[in-house]
Amino acid sequence: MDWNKTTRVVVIGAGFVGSSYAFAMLNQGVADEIVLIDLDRERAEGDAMDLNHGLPFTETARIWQGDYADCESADIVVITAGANQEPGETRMDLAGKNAKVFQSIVQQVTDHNFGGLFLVATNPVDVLTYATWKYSGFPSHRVIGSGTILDTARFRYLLGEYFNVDARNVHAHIMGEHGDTELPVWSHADIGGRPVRDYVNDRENADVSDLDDIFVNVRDAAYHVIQRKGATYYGIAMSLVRLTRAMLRDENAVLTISAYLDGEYGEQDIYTGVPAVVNASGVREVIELDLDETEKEQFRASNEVIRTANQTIFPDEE
Ligand SMILES: NC(=O)C1=CN([C@@H]2O[C@H](COP(=O)(O)OP(=O)(O)OC[C@H]3O[C@@H](n4cnc5c(N)ncnc54)[C@H](O)[C@@H]3O)[C@@H](O)[C@H]2O)C=CC1
Ligand SMILES: CC(=O)C(=O)O
Repeated sequence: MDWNKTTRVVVIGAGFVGSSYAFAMLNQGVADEIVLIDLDRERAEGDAMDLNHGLPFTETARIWQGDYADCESADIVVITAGANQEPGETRMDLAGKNAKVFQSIVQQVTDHNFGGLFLVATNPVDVLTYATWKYSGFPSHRVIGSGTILDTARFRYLLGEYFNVDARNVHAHIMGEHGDTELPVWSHADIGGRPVRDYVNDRENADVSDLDDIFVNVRDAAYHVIQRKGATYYGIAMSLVRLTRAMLRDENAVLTISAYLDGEYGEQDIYTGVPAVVNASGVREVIELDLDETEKEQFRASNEVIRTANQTIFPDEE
């Protein structure tokens, strides 16, 4: 790792998510250079101008509206391009149209000798991360999806609110599809080392039945936000910045992301939400939690939904 190297992140898709991510990244001083690419060049140019105007108040950085040639010396290419959900639409409903967008984007990135990591956020994220891996021909550790990092953050936030504990001290994961079939891993959820299922019984004003409501609120959070303001973007932007920092600073951070499984959890040939160690090489390793029987079945069922969607895009694959 060369700590003196200039770090560059290329963001493809400067819509709600891409521009919020660039803004959050700039404010946290995470990358030296941020390049914005969008079909709507004017929009990306306007965003770059707007963000540059804030530079006197933050860490030194360079930000510009660029093109695919800028990917050649990038450390990370983050893809946030494509359609988002209309109210009532599921993430999986976006698979067909966003896969077409990805085929063209990934081709243009690889045509420019990109040697870094792909980070995918566009929905359905597990399916499009798989598509990025397929289209790029990269080793799977260099292709990562945001997966359930945002759902896991929502889970920790809501548990923290419920128990009146700082969300950063709540350790819990949402696994599987970033979508309607995701699952809460209650068997490994703890607060200060105390299992949440026991902690809830320790407290007078808490009830174990509330835990189900908390999970349902996590699972349906995107629908609740989209119904109110049309799209979600700040939470995912901050999640992507956390992942970007783990990669650029070679942190070996444990984050819940969409990673490729090649035998882990008994699964093959799939990108799905799992805890993993993330560093400058991408996914260093997938962490295999000892799931209980219910969780195992929920994870298997969730992965079947992802696999079915993958097969609609790559019908010749097993
Ligand atoms: N993984 C996650 O947790 C989350 C994922 N998302 C997903 O992120 C994606 C983007 O959402 P928004 O930013 O709200 O949408 P948006 O419509 O605001 O932005 C999408 C941008 O992509 C650009 N674009 C489309 N095709 C392109 C191409 N071929 N090349 C370059 N740019 C292209 C559009 O011009 C537009 O600026 C959606 O799929 C959404 O569902 C959103 C929130 C959370
Ligand atoms: C839109 C989306 O995927 C989310 O907010 O979770």
